[in-house]
Amino acid sequence: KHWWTKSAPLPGLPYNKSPNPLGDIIGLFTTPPVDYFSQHVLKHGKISQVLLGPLGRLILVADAKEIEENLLKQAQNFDKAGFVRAAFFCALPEGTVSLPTNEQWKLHRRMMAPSMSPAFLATRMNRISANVQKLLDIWALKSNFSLQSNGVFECDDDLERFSMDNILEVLFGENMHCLGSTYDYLLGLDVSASHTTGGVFKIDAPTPQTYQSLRYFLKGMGKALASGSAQLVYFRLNLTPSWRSARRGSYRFVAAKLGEHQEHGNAGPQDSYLDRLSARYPGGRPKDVSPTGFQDEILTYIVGGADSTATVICWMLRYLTLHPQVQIRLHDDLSAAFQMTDKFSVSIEDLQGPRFPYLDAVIHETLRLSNVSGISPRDALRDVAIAGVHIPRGSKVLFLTGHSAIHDAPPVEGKNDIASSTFYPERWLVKDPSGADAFDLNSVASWPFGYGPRGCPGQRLAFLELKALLLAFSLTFYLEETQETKTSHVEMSLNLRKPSGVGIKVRKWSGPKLELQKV
Ligand code: HEM
Repeated sequence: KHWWTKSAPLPGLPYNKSPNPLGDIIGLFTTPPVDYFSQHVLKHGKISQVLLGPLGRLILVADAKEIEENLLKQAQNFDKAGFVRAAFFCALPEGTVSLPTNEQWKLHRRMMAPSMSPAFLATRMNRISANVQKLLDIWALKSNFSLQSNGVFECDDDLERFSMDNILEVLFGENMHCLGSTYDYLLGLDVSASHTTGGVFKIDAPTPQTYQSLRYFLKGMGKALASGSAQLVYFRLNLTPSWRSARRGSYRFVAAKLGEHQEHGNAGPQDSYLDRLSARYPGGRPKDVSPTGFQDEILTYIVGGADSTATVICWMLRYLTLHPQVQIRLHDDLSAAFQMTDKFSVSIEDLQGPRFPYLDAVIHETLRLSNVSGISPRDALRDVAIAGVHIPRGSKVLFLTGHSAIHDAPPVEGKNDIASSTFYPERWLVKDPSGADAFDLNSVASWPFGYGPRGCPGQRLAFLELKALLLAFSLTFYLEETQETKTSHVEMSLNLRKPSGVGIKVRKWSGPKLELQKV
């Protein structure tokens, strides 16, 4: 079909009527896409279309029933959208995100599954706990060093380093010392010098060269994804020595890790995903996966696991700052259920069981409202009907999981004043037979990790990181609101919806009596 037939509005679906031949493109340049689409749905209803001039049209679906039906039950009618796969293809051609839903993709997903099994992740919990402890130690130091900024310090970088260290622990059984190098740097910091920018304590702690390469590599992919024209972005990136060097550095790092592992085999220093794989397959990987496919997949997990988790934690800290009563209840509940020690350690059984209902509620409410990655983009592989509307084969369909979870949450019983868009963790709680609060996952239809076969394979690890951190954090610190921590501006960072410039101010809880005390 010609581009003008693909760009013409589809009969039966509402859209913005604009004399501008670029249609909604202008709006998408000025507003984060996920928010632009939300406004569109509020104006035109749960199934509508966005016109992008010569770039075609996007069908928006924000109806919970249709999302479930099409992403899961009718998943065979769709594939992961070509424009998303293209954004990763030029960098990681054989990684899961770039592959269509074919036999190779299935093989890759099966190969990576042991990295997320509960039995394996249980062995990683001591390392994740140690990273949580290191992060809290860093924040205690920063709090003490940030007197000039009234105790407010930047935490974005620390969170990126935290999630990077965790994913490396899982894959390789050791981390890159990202948090460790921040901690060491802080210990040697000249505190008499000023480290305040815009009223916030900020430092630029050195990191290993490989970490910088991985971040630059990731940034390039984010640019390609946001651009709508991945090939053009990669053409330009490939001309720059910094991108080429970042890509080379990232690949070398992974190749070196795989090489080291092959040399040591199972006699390596730690239990890791690579060890599990070696135990399962002679040669360390399934024979139908090529060496480059294996490398791409490992890098895909590093890329997928780093910023997504860090961004959700940024939102979590923001919501807690704005809702002191949630912090107080969380601290109270957790103090009664868990003993915090100087060396934090928590097991997977503790985190996955029903022991901390309010903690689960806060995490699910954060994931629901933050809408970090609330779109599942698909291409229709055949003619389909969505809510009775004919959608032709080849259409780009965006399932707006985030919008639906925010706007269609059921009313909270006995609390008519609580809007669906309000941060209210209690909406996830029900009474158990003894009358105590229990967490109920079915309280709200929310799919922060996407849905169906192309949903996120890393969600189990993400939950463990979020829960472990929130548990230790809430027992240690209280977040205080100040002028500098009030910012409510949202930015798109690597295509994730993120609160911009998160500064935090922490105070230490003195004990179960909930008195606050300076660190
Ligand atoms: C809180 C953190 C995270 C969030 C909110 C998140 C969210 C998502 C979403 C929404 C998708 C797309 C789903 C769809 O299209 O239906 C996705 C895909 C993916 N995620 Fe995550 N994710 C997180 C953490 C992780 C982690 C820790 C890893 C790796 C260890 C990971 C690896 C991936 C990969 C490889 C894909 C592509 C799957 C495919 O195309 O088959 N993610 N994630």
